[in-house]
Amino acid sequence: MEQPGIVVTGVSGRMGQMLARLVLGSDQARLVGAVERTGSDWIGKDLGQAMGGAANGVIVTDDAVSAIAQAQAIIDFTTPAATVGFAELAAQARAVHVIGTTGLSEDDLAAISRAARHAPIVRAGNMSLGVNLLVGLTRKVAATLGEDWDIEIVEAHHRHKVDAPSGTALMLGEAAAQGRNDALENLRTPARDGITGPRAEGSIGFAAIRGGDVVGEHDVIFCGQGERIVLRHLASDRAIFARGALRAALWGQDKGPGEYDMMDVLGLTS
Ligand SMILES: NC(=O)C1=CN([C@@H]2O[C@H](COP(=O)(O)OP(=O)(O)OC[C@H]3O[C@@H](n4cnc5c(N)ncnc54)[C@H](O)[C@@H]3O)[C@@H](O)[C@H]2O)C=CC1
Ligand SMILES: O=C(O)C1=N[C@H](C(=O)O)C[C@H](O)C1
Repeated sequence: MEQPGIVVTGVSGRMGQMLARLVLGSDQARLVGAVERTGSDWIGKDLGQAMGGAANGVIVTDDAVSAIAQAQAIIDFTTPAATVGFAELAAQARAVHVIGTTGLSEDDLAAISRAARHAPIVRAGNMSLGVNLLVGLTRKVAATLGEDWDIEIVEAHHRHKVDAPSGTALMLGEAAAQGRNDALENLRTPARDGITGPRAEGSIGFAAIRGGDVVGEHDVIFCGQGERIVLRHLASDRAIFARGALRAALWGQDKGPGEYDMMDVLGLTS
């Protein structure tokens, strides 16, 4: 079978460049398109040269319709507005849409669900193996410990990150809430500031740190009386996310329309 053709969107971004390099070096997929936003100074340039290397013949474009029309999968780590548009294009092309973008609103998620009626969409706030294992552990520990154990989620990211809590922190919060047989929206306490009053029993608290070049760090803290359990994931290389995303694009090739996540891809669904 011919290797699936992949389009990377947001190709000049931190994740976009990581993904482009990974797909170009893969013997399981071909890079057939590199998409950037209109106005980017990468448009019209050879991708290899734009990334500081030798020319590779892939020309960066803002014509996402034409790029996606010839692809079997699109790997998309961009912005919420861009991702909603790409979901419609991927649905029209019946291409697998791998979404790493975080900070999606309820309306964005509804639009993505509509697109998934026509093609497979794999979406996860974190595509790494380690975090997806941590999600399962978090659910299990939350289910094992009583509500007298307070749950706090603390995350740290680089200074350029625009959304908080991170997509990963929300995944971990949802897992903790599931462990307590409740929905995160009922338990979520956002970052504290000012006279907050005492902690609400059974709530799940979130805190975010932003600075420097931190790739991504997440702690799920279970605070008991006289003891504390900390489940921690430290990312030191964005390649972990890119590898997960390419794996998802390949996995999705024989899947029908619908919404999937990395637990499905990794076979970790409980
Ligand atoms: N799910 C996961 O495992 C991970 C998710 N992310 C998420 O991926 C997203 C991107 O992160 P970074 O690469 O660090 O950001 P970045 O800002 O470096 O890259 C985003 C790129 O998207 C481009 N873009 C924006 N609008 C576009 C459009 N309409 N068409 C084409 N390209 C467009 C930008 O020009 C930029 O190059 C964020 O939401 C981040 O939270 C990041 C790492 C891992
Ligand atoms: O913006 C990032 O960089 C990251 N975003 C994802 C998130 O919001 O959790 C995943 C990873 O932590 C890096």
